[in-house]
Parts: sequence; C-alpha cells; structure tokens
Amino acid sequence: PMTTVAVLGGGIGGLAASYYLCKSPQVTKVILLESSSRFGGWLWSTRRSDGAVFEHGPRGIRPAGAVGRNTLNMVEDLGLGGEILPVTYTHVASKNRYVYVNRQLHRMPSGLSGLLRPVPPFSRPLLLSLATEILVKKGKEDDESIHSFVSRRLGKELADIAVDSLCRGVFAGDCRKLSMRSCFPLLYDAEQRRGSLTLGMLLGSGTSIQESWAQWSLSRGLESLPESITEYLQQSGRVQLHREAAVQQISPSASGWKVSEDIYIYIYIYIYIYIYIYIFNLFPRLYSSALSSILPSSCQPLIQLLQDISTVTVAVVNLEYEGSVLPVAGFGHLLPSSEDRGVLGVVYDSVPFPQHNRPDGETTRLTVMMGGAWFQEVFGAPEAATEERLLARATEAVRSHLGVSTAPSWSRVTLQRDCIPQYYLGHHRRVESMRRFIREKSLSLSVIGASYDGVSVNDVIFSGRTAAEELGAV
Ligand SMILES: Cc1cc2nc3c(=O)[nH]c(=O)nc-3n(C[C@H](O)[C@H](O)[C@H](O)COP(=O)(O)OP(=O)(O)OC[C@H]3O[C@@H](n4cnc5c(N)ncnc54)[C@H](O)[C@@H]3O)c2cc1C
Ligand SMILES: C=Cc1c2[nH]c(c1C)Cc1[nH]c(c(CCC(=O)O)c1C)Cc1[nH]c(c(C)c1CCC(=O)O)Cc1[nH]c(c(C)c1C=C)C2
Repeated sequence: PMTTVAVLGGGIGGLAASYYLCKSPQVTKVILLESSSRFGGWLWSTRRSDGAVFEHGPRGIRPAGAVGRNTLNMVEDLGLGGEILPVTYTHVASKNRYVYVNRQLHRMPSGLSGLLRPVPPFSRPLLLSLATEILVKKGKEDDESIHSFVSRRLGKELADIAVDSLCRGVFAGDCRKLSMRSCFPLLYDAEQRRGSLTLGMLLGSGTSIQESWAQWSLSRGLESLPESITEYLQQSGRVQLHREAAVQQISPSASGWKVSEDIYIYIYIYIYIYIYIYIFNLFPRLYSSALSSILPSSCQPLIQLLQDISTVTVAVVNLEYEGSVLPVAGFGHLLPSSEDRGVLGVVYDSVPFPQHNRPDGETTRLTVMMGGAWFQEVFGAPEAATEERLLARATEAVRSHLGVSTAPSWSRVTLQRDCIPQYYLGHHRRVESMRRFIREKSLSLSVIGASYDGVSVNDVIFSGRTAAEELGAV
C-alpha cells in the first residue's frame, strides 16, 4: 500500500529516516516535523566569516564497521565526497591518546613496548592483563556495569583509569552505572561467544575489514551533513519539511495516528490523517522524555519505559588561541572521574582537523567538555550555570593540564542540555519491552535515534535506515 509517513524530529536520525524513506517506491509522502528553527539536532557547527570552523556537537565520525560504511555511502550519494577530511590511523591524532591522571598528562600504552612493560599511570604491563583475561570465567549476570565487567576481566586499575575516562569521552557518563551489554555490545558478545575479550579480538568477528581511516569530518563542519540531506529531501519533491513545528500530541486513530502541534500545522496534517500515517520518533532534544510527553495515556507502559531512559547535560566550550600552544599532539585527553569530576576531557581540534583553523596565521582550536553525569553535582542546576563560570573553568583546565597560560582570543560556550542518553543497567530490557508493546498493540510507530541502539552519529543514521527498511522501504 502507498503510505504517508510522519517523521517527528529533524535531528540526524529523523533526516536519515526521511532520506531512506523517500528512496522507497512504497512511500508516497514523508512529512518531517522539527520543533526548532533548524534541522540537524546536535550536529551543529559555527562557521566564522574568516573561515574557521568550530563544532558544538559531534566532531569526528568513525568509519569502522557496517554502520560506519553506511554513513560514508550516504555522504557519497549526497555529493559530499569531495568535502571529507579523513584522519588516517597513522596520523598522530589517531596514534596518541592521553589521559590526565595525578596532575600529569600520560600517553596511553601502544605498540609492542607499551604491551610489554608497565606504562604510567598503569602499574602492570598491558600484555599481562590481556593474558590473564583469557583465563577469567564468563560472567553469569544478564547485565553488568562496564566498571564491574572490566574490573572482573582486566583488573580494577584499567577499569578505574582507562575505562572510566573512555566512558566519559563517549557517553559523558559514569561507567559504574552504564551497562556493558548496551554500551559495548561487541565486547559483551566477545565474552559471551569466545569467553574472553582478548580471544574475541584476536579471532575477530570475521566481518571487519581493516580500514585506513580512524575518523573523518567535513570541510565546512559536520553540519554540512544535515544541510545536504535537507537539500536532497527538498529536491526529491516527496518530502514536506517543517521547521518550528513542535509536535504536542499524537493519538491513535482507526487509520493511523493523528498528529497535532501548533494550529497551522494541525490543520495541515489533519488533511493527511485519513491516509495511513506512521510516526517515527526521532529523538527529540528531550529524547525519550519528549516522546513520552506527546503519547496518549493509552500508551502508559510505553510512556513509563521512555521516561526511564535518562540523559546528561554537557557544557561544550570552544576555544581559539593564537599560535601553536599545545605541548603534545593527539586527538585530545580524557580525565577519569577520580581526577576531576567536572571536566571530562579536552579535544585538540587543530591536530586532527587543521583545515578548520583560521586560514591566515597559526591558531590552536580546543574544545573542553564538562559536566555529563556529574553536571549537577559540580555546576548545580543547568539553568543556573553561567557562561562566565563555565568559560573560566574551561580555560583553567587548559592552563593546568596543558600549561597554556595565555587567554583564548575567541571562545563560545554552549550548554547542551540532556544531550546524551545513558544506557544504564537493564537498558536492553527496556528497549525490548518498548518494541514488544508497540508490536502487541499494533501501533504504527517506530522509535529511532540515540536513545535506543547506540549513541554515535553512525548508529543513529543506521537506526533510521533500519526503521525505513522495516516499512518496506530501501
Ligand atoms: C557534545 C556532543 C558531542 C558528540 N560527539 C560525537 C562524536 O564525536 N561522534 C559521534 O558519532 N557522535 C557524537 N555525539 C552523538 C550524536 O551527535 C548524537 O547522538 C546524535 O546527533 C543524536 O541524533 P538524534 O537524531 O537521535 O537526536 P537529536 O539530534 O536530538 O534530534 C532530535 C530532534 O527532534 C527535535 N524535537 C524534539 N522534540 C520535538 C517535538 N515535540 N516535535 C518536533 N521535533 C522535536 C529536536 O529539536 C531535534 O532537532 C555527540 C553528541 C553531543 C551532544
Ligand atoms: C555520544 C557522544 C560521543 C562523543 N564522542 C563520541 C561519541 C559517540 C565518539 C568517540 N569519542 C571517543 C571514542 C572512543 C573510541 C576511540 O576510538 O578512541 C569514541 C567512539 C573518545 C574521545 N572523546 C573525546 C576525547 C578527547 C576522546 C579520546 C580520544 C582518543 O583517545 O583518541 C571528546 C569527547 N567526545 C564526547 C565527549 C562527551 C567527550 C568528552 C571529553 C562525545
């Protein structure tokens, strides 16, 4: 049957779902409703008039695996191939990874020598941890925190320092609460299937082809991606794009869903209500809680499950310094929660992407990420946090971690509220129950976006594709 599909939310997930849907002969019309004045959600870049580019959301996309290849195919299809800025595995930004521990920057162990001898801040050679890991018995729990899983298999020190900081650099979250199974499904599977992470890594999953890029960006910033998808959708002639169209309520009707937002759109959508309308929820700024607030009370169990997925707030502080000020080269450094609860890490944007520097003259661009699961504890309520205070804390971190005592020549503070969903223990069961409820009630609804099956840009785009495929599209 020919269908009209409503996509709620024009973040990268909603745009990707619309992109795949509009390629399907089965879908006659797509209506994309975005509450804010721009599409792209967290993909948000500042392009200064002098040519410098700063990212306030994601800054590097990793091309590995099927989800990574999928995004690159989309990028090529959109004609953005010529704008890709790749960072190879041999680039210093890929080879050098740092943690700031005991008031010092430490390069993370790498290569053979890094495996064989202990490298501070670690007291054991990594090889020893990996070798003994093979002998550790498989866990019996259905779900386990990342910290507990890694302490059990690789030792407490790696869990406290390396994994604690890694989780802050990906989820801005607390590895003692995050679920191993939902956050790192490949490693969880390695234990389940091979009984060991080391063996799992050595034997491989059999599918990954070694790629030469560690990550990539786009010459005018990652926001070019949602911009290009929007253009593509406009040109397709099959997608109606609406900005400033916040969905307030959706309710089931005999033939699909009734979608209501502000008056103008309400009337507009109403015309299409008698056609079968599928609703894709694309993850709202308020994430799962935004979907829960627009669902009817007949969906109470679903509303509850959605509300149980929490999110964290991150303060993103972009800084520009005159001259080449960094004492080290790498992608950036992370801090374990034992070192500083408020500052998650610092990205050395100029190292992987010097093309985004101001073209005339030498500058260094850095981004300090703060808060996350510790936001409230350190900075208080997000609405009360002032830009001045966040900026002062960020420049102080750059001074003490990297020895840069000059003041930045340019800065921008963005408070990204509720920006990263947290997959706490039991997350997989919540998502399963949600999908079961939708199936059992035969609701023509798909839930996609960062709240469910992965938080990276690649995962979110792939979830849009999967939902479109389930509708017979693609
Ligand atoms: C600071 C930061 C850094 C990141 N870094 C990386 C990185 O380096 N690499 C990486 O892969 N990923 C990164 N991510 C993750 C990635 O950017 C996000 O997970 C992804 O962009 C989420 O996309 P989404 O479409 O699910 O949600 P969103 O981007 O939140 O989109 C949802 C959209 O729905 C709209 N909306 C909300 N409510 C309604 C309503 N009622 N009606 C209509 N519209 C509504 C919102 O305005 C929004 O535009 C980062 C995220 C953040 C915040
Ligand atoms: C959802 C939010 C994400 C943030 N970054 C990523 C996502 C999906 C992508 C990402 N960032 C890092 C990894 C680890 C794996 C790897 O290959 O290194 C992934 C998948 C690590 C990282 N993130 C930041 C830094 C400085 C690093 C260390 C890099 C390295 O060791 O090479 C910066 C940073 N990005 C995010 C946050 C919250 C953050 C905090 C400092 C968001």
